[in-house]
Amino acid sequence: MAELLSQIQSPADLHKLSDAQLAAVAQEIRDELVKVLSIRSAHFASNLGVVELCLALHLTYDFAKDRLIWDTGHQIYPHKLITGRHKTFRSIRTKGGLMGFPNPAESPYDLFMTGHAGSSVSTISGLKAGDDLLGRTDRHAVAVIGDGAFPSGIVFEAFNNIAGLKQNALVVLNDNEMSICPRTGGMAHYLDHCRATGLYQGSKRTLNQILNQIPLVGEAARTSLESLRDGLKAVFKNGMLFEEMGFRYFGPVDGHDLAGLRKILKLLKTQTGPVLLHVLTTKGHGVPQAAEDPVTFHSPPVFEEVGPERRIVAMKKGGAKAYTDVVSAAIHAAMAADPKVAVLTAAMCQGNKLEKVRADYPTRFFDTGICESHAVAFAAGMAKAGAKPIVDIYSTFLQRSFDQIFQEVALQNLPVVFTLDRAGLAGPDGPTHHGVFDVPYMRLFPNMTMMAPGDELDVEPMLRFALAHNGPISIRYPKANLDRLDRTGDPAPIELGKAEVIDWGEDGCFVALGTMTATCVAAAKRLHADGIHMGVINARFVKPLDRETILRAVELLPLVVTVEEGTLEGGFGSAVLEAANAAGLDARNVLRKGIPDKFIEHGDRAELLADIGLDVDGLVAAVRKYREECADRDSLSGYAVG
Ligand SMILES: Cc1ncc(C[n+]2csc(CCOP(=O)(O)OP(=O)(O)O)c2C)c(N)n1
Ligand SMILES: CC(=O)[C@@H](O)[C@H](O)COP(=O)(O)O
Ligand SMILES: [Mg+2]
Repeated sequence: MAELLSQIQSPADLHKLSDAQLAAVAQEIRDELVKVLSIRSAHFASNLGVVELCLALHLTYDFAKDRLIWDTGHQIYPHKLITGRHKTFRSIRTKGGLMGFPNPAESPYDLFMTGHAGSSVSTISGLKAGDDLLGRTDRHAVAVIGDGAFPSGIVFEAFNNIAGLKQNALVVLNDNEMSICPRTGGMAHYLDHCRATGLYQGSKRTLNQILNQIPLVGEAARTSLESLRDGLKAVFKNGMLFEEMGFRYFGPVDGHDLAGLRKILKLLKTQTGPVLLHVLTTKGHGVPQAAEDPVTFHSPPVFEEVGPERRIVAMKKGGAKAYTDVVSAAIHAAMAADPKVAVLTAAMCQGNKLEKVRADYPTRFFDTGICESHAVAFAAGMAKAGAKPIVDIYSTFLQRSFDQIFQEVALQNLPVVFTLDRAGLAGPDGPTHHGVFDVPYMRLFPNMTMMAPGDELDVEPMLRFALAHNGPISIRYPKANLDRLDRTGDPAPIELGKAEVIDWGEDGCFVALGTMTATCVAAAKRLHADGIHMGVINARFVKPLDRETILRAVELLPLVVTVEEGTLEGGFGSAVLEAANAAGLDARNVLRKGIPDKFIEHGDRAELLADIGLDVDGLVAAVRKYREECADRDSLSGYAVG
């Protein structure tokens, strides 16, 4: 059969295809996913699982007009492939290429740029309300949400609202029994129960078996679907939880049976009021290894060899050790040493490399699910009870807990430790995942102490320090391989609000936050070769700042360059300027390097850092430029400014 996928310019083209051709398209989509993974790491198993669901939705609705939101958005690949992006698909997750998440700049079929889980039901509700207000009552609104994202508190806020408003909205629950790791909690049990009891009363038939007896088109289809609709509620006893809230629950249905899905969606399109369709899929469907091990295949390494029938013969081996590795090892060691220490993850056990902690200390390991705000309030409760909780979380996802950090933790001055992973540019995941705002949003709050390790040797002592500290405290580190600073002697011990001076230089000084220290050391070395002597300070603390050391540099040196892998707006450099101002210093010799006030695109982390001058070349160039400009100004006015 000729290749079909490449001929699909828009979802309208799907309507020209027979059932057999649509089945072939589904296979071609899976083949394309395997091809992309043979070039670079990307989200995989979730995409394999939604192929038929994606086709069925686009065959039932017209999303050029109707509204569709894929919750989180990591399962958007099949949707991209059939909405005019097949030709550019292999550029996905590269700089300048397609984004690995929905992106309205790429296509009108992507309504919101997302990557954080849980908001889809709220946004379709808002879209529906806005459309109704503006007289666009002809538009259907559909959210597709996974069972991992489903227990997020915001989903229930949206359900409550939609049911109250009696909105015509369809929520498709894609239940594949997995988050990134196996899903946890009471909702998981409830969905398992629905799965187990999804049989037509009095017989052993599933909803799909009934649907499959109904033709897809024609008068017979219409009358059968109508009678089925009337009968369904009486015969399926599932989903009472949602029914009692005001949603009509349908399912569970087989999410890989394209014909069955099309029939039920056709039926649901005629429903009024809020509807929940419970769809069962297999994460990794179509690649047996991915279906067997969806954790590894959520976002696997590059496939080096693929055999017949999409059998993955070899994958790229793991690379160098990363900060996440030493942090998780330090957490493990702290838990071994002190039975009061506990760790919390919001569904990121794998990303945070906490599997060994989970296995060895199951009673002190808490996976709250994708519920970051709950996790922080939960940690506050644990701390109040006398335990020592570590909230191990990605910087970007902690944004969801802003108010709990304020009220439950900082305001109570409770000893909660935050280990902020992926604090910096996250690379190919892009703007939704870059962890570049935590410095400003954490430093706002009184009582908060904030640290960042200058290299791998700082990590374990910092965690020990944090666990002994009597108040909220955070440690931020990026998604990066480990650095080891070239010190003369051992690292200085961690002391509250004390920076570590790596080197002094009479021409100026880099004051580096976290892993930017190694980049600054390399830049200083390069400048030294040109006779420019720049020192390097490993700041270690954002709050409290080492005023004594840093302000001495501001006072005495011709140039101080603050360097951080975080936004410049209210960031570490701003903290230095504020401190200098409070001390009455003229801080025009302070140059701030960090993330500019714009959203940074997706791409390779090193490439993105270089683009904004946060690499060795960029820092060297910044120092040279500053010195040249000062020299020019000196000759004009005799006055050097920053
Ligand atoms: C707020 C937030 N927290 C955590 C994540 C990380 N994350 C991305 S996908 C995912 C699992 C989602 O599970 P599910 O919704 O069931 O989708 P599936 O991968 O099973 O298709 C998690 C935890 C995120 N994207 N957003
Ligand atoms: C979709 C999502 O949010 C996660 O899958 C995320 O992409 C994981 O990032 P890491 O690969 O850095 O763990
Ligand atoms: Mg899932």
